[in-house]
Amino acid sequence: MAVFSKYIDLAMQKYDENGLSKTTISRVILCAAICAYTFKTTYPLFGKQFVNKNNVEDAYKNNNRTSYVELNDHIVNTTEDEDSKLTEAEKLIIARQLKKQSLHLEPGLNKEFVLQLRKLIKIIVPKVLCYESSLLIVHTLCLISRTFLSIYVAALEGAIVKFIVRKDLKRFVIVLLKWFGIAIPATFINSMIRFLESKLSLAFRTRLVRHSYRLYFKNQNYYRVSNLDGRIENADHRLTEDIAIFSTSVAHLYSSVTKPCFDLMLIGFALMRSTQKIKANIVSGPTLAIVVISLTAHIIRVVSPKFGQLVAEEANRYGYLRHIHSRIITNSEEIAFYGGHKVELQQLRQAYNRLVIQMNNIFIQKLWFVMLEQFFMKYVWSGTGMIMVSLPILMSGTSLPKKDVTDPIYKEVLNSSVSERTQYLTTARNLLISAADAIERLMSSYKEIVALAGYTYRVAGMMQVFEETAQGVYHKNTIVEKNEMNGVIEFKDGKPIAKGRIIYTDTPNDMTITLRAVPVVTPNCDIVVSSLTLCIEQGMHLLITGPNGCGKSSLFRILSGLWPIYAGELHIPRPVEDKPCMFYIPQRPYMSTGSLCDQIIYPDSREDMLRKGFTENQLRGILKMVCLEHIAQRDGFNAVRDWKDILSGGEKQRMAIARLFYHRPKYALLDECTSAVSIDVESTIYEIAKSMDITLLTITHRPTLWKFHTHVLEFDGQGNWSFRQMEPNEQHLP
Ligand SMILES: Nc1ncnc2c1ncn2[C@@H]1O[C@H](COP(=O)(O)OP(=O)(O)OP(=O)(O)O)[C@@H](O)[C@H]1O
Repeated sequence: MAVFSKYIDLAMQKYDENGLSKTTISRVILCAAICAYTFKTTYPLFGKQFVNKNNVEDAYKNNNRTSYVELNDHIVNTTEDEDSKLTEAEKLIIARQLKKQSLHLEPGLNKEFVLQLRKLIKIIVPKVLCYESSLLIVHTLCLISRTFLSIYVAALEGAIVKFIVRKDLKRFVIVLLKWFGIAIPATFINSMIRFLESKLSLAFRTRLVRHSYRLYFKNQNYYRVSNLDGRIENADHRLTEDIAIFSTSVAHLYSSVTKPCFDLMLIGFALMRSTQKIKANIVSGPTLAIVVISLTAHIIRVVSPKFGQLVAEEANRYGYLRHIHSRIITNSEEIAFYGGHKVELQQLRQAYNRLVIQMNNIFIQKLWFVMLEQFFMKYVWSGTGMIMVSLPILMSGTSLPKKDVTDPIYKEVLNSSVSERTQYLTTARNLLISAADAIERLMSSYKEIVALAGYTYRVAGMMQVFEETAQGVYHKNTIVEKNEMNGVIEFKDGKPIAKGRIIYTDTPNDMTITLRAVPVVTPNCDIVVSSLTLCIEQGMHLLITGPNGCGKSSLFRILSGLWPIYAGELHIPRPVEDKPCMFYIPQRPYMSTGSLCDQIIYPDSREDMLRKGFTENQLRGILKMVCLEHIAQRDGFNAVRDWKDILSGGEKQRMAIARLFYHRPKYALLDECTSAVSIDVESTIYEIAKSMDITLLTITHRPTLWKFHTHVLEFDGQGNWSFRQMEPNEQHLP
């Protein structure tokens, strides 16, 4: 270390001899370090933007998947860090985003934003006279009062200075007391403004949440949005975070736009009055202010980054990160068994890194923007303010003729004139500070409006998707019009049209289910079976078999109305409240939150159960049928447990069968729902179900179940099928 400092001293001496001082060298080093750091922080952004922009444009031009994949490969190659390499899933998301961008669906301050915001405002303030509008009125009154108070306080401060200059103690004390007195209502109004803003935000949020929950649960939308439509990645994030941020942002914007407007209006009048008082020109100051402010505002608007798009993308990435977290929580056991923590950790890291990249991007864009903004607001405007305040004094016509300063009358007039000018200067300065603050808030509101455009796009977009999916209108990017459709599906504007019809039969005695030339088509428009025709009557126990992926479960999805029907007709009995016609039981049964009783009666509520006249004893009888009475003895009917984890796989399946016995539908759609149940219990269950007059539609690979059925529907996995009555020897297979 000592050797090193010796070398430095020697070098310094040499430089000193050449006329370069230590201070100059330190300055040069410091400047170089700052430049290097700035370059390091900003270069990757510009470099990346340049690469992305060029490649994205190419990808748009070619408009094919390979170019998107190549683009993503390029991004992967340019990123050195192992963690920030994009996974296949993320590539798919980027490709979708690119496609969305090419459809001009970017958020921004445009007509689309105004229309979307108008639609959302109609939801959050539904009537002229409602809770939200009354909150708005009180809030507005508070904002106006706050402005009057600010002007009054500015005037008082002017008067205080005036009496100090005049050395008038008595008046000074009176005005000071007034000043303290006004502090109480002023602070209360300030606190009230914040309180009302929070109340408004919560009220808006509640309206939006209620509206979107209603839509989300309309016509099985919660299923359709994630399975049949590809526009919303994480509906949960939009329903929670985005709605909350949107509501807060709207409520905050209301006060941050209206208050500065009132401030500017009233402060303008007050300034004019005080300028008039000293008989100065009232036009020059405001004209100068208007010119400077309009010019700077225009520059700020032109150079402002697209914060709307940036925050929308940030919310997207945040949503994806949360989605991965919730997936890990849901499948923790499976991941732990597989030892899949490495893969999951990597995916989490990648999702987080993408979020960090986006946030850094926003920070860097803000760095330059805030710098420019501060320069205009703190320096350009302050300078203009100084000129504005001094102009009336410098150019006023009240200057006194030069006389003998020992003349007492002249001295008094001179003193009074100086104190008046000081009062004007203090009041005007305070008012100008308030006005500058108001304009600064108005300018920052612009940023907030642009960010609001991003959230409006996400919330309004979500509502639109919910409305469309409820009506059966889906958009999935992976769907392409294929030649091999053979006229099974008709396309319009690149989207498949669900031309099939569901006809509900109202005749009480006719419980037949009929499919006439109905194709089985996946949400990706892959045709699994081109045309299916069959008629299922009550008492006709149907066994459905075939290889994996041949369309067995898809048939149930069509019968339950989850998948659209692209052609043909489906006749089913109209569902009646309290008496379901069809009841579906999947292989992995769903356990709801609640007590044991809630599990058995799901999806009924306790009230429904009581209305139907069910007692705990009857529920115990049902549990006995499925050999689960020990659960009732162990936990009772009312203890709330995490049933998903407490029950074993076979117990969960038996619990699902208990639901079937509770609801006693006409038809049971059993999708390998007893695969984990022992064969003897399974046989008992099937016998009980038949004795309850429930018609069974069973998907199974177990030969032991054949004997409980009368008909068989067999798929061959190539799109062909056969429907026939079972031979007696088939029914008696071991
Ligand atoms: N949500 C979906 N989106 C796109 N394709 C799907 C979807 N669900 C199923 N498919 C596809 O539809 C085809 C039929 O699936 P289905 O679930 O009906 O098979 P399955 O006959 O019940 O098979 P398994 O015996 O394995 O349960 C499969 O090729 C599957 O990949």
